[in-house]
Amino acid sequence: MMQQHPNYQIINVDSLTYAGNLENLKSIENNPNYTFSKTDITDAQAVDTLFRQGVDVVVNFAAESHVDRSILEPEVFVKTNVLGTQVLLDAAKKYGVTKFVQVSTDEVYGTLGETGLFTEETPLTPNSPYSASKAGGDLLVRAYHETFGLPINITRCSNNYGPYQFPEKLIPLIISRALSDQALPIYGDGLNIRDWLYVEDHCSAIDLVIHQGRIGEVYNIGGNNERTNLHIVKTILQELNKPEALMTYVKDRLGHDRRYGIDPTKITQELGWKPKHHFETGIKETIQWYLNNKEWWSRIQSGEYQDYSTKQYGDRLGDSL
Ligand SMILES: Cc1cn([C@H]2C[C@H](O)[C@@H](COP(=O)(O)OP(=O)(O)O[C@H]3O[C@H](C)C(=O)[C@H](O)[C@H]3O)O2)c(=O)[nH]c1=O
Repeated sequence: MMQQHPNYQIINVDSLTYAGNLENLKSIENNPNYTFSKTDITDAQAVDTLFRQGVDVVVNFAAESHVDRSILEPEVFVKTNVLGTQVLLDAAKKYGVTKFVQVSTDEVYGTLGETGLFTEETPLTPNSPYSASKAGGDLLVRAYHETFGLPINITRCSNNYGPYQFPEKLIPLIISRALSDQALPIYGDGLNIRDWLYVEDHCSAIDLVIHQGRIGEVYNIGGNNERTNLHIVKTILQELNKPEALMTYVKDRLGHDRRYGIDPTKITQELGWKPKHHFETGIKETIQWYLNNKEWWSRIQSGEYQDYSTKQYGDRLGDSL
């Protein structure tokens, strides 16, 4: 269980974070000491006002997180993920915090061939505007530790899945489109591999890093669940009893990373973390959550999402959501 700790600030700039981490962290811990702030981290004045009220630990979940959107509009990614991180770091330095945890991604390491795994020593070789902006943020966090002695940790996770994930991401996109019998966009040959991590396992790892992570260290967090995209899509179709004929191969994502895989030895050995969820049960629970919460994701799809969907899929599929 969570130890008591006063006045956490978990800062989130928008709803496009990793698979509902905020909601899950709140529900797992049910801890009134977590404060979730939706302060825009690119607004230095608003951030200053927030910190003046007293902030002890910062967990920076704030991110523009979707690779496809970063290909359409890189600028907003640099603003939030690089400049926003610098604004937060300056406030953390000015007011003093006991820890600054940067929630990052395995995508900063680039792509893997058929073998090998990302370790914390793997050089940063980001391939998309999204991952480049996350790498930029990570390097600033590291630099504030080296230069100013800011007490930091960086976590780098693999692909999250679970409740509350924004419907642009592969799993909720496929579930929601399959439910209305729409074509399911498979980029390229569908054989790209991702290492799927249930969001609660990601949150439990972050919780450990907040409390026990050695200052200045990076921790990789992975699910040991490498799957091809085709496997993911076919599993969802089987579970929903929908035909594979819905799968539609479309033009590949530009710069599409072939494979991600994380070696979580460091966090396992140093902090005793282990993922609790197996993919086979986690995906069933996730599908059930989306079946039970159609109102939540339909509301999102009816807003700005439609414009994005038309831009992203209009040419590829000849439709939008
Ligand atoms: C949306 C979509 C995706 N895909 C493929 C592309 C990828 O190979 C795979 C997963 O795509 P998604 O966009 O859900 O996730 P990634 O690009 O792997 O990145 C995600 O996991 C990392 C760790 C983060 O850091 C990102 O924030 C997070 O978005 O499915 C398709 O084939 N069709 C589609 O319509």
